[in-house]
Amino acid sequence: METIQSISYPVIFNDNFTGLNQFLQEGNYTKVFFLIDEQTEKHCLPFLIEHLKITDYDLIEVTSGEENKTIDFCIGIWKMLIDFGADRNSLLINVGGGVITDMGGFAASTFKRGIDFVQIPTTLLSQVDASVGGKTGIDMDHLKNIIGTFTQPKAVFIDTNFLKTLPERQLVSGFAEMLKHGLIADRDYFYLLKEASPEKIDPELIRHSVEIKNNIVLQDPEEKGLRKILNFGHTIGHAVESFSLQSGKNPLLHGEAVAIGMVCEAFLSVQKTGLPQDELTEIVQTLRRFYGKYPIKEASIPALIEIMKSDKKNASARINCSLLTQIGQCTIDSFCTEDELCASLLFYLNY
Ligand SMILES: NC(=O)c1ccc[n+]([C@@H]2O[C@H](COP(=O)([O-])OP(=O)(O)OC[C@H]3O[C@@H](n4cnc5c(N)ncnc54)[C@H](O)[C@@H]3O)[C@@H](O)[C@H]2O)c1
Ligand SMILES: O=C(O)C(=O)C[C@@H](O)[C@H](O)[C@H](O)COP(=O)(O)O
Ligand SMILES: [Zn+2]
Repeated sequence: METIQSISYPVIFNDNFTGLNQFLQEGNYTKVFFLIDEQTEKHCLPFLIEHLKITDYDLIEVTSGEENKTIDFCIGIWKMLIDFGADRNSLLINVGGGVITDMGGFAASTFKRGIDFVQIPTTLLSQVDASVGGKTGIDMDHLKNIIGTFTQPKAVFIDTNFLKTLPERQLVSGFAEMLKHGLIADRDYFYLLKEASPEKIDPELIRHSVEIKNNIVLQDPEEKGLRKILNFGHTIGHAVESFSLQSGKNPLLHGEAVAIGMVCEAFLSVQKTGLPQDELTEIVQTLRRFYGKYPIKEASIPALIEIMKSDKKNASARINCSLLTQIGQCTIDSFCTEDELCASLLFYLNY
């Protein structure tokens, strides 16, 4: 498969890590570090090392899970980099899902005012979305990505072989961001994905999602306008995800929460940006088929709206959503009242 060129770096697909070896050879880095978690150490690192030409590197391991995408784990990464003698010409290679690529990207972008990093995404979600585009970050007080930077990686290496060991629930979660890509930018792609199965994703579809995301990021790398469409489903989705993280037990995965957010925000799209009613029905039926119905308690709605007040797209204390005008087209900066947001959550509960 061909390489996709992003702002300043290549996204390389299924090349048996030829590109990575070349990158490492040409990069002349003083030290190379791999950031992994216990899952990617077990499932991904052996395969990667098998293909690697360098033998001189250090491993930095963190515990997997969204609850660990925090400043404490970041401090752990920075301390390890210091202990291992990382200088400004060191490279951090993030091997994992979106938690690793977001947190590793953030740790690298701030260490000694910034060292180079590359992304090796190993979940469906991180391959189609998190590894591309340069949003790095961590959560604080369960608020999603509330601390972070826009820093582009030096390269992204996608190997779809990694998905063979990924649990089904994680595949379905990542699939939500692919459906989002169809809903915001490519109608035909949405209809194609409707008939696809997340457990058996064709690598060409992964590539197409990266293309969609990359085209948007290229036009607006730092989310001044257009890039906000990639946030469809996230104003409400992030609130639901944060709330479920706070509750502690069996929290929602990011894609699962975004799927809930997309149902609610599609409802708002009918009210506010002219999404046809029959398209709402189509979206809700599709998302219900893949994600079922999560039991949000009506009593939690005020707390969810409180969390939405911290959304990064908000302006002058108004809650901002990116909404659809039709399947395949999205607009930005639709400010929603608390009553509208409440109605959309009630729609989710009662549909
Ligand atoms: N920066 C962005 O643009 C962006 C975009 C979308 C999502 N995100 C962020 O990404 C995160 C979610 O990422 P995720 O869905 O990848 O979850 P994740 O990073 O938590 O990974 C899911 C689980 O799969 C394990 N895992 C990873 N690769 C594996 C493999 N090949 N085989 C078996 N297990 C494997 C991980 O250890 C983890 O337990 C969220 O924090 C979200 O906010 C960021
Ligand atoms: O890349 C983007 O831009 C996105 O919005 C992609 C989202 O899927 C992703 O979850 C992102 O991390 C959300 O960004 P945030 O700025 O709302 O934290
Ligand atoms: Zn997302």
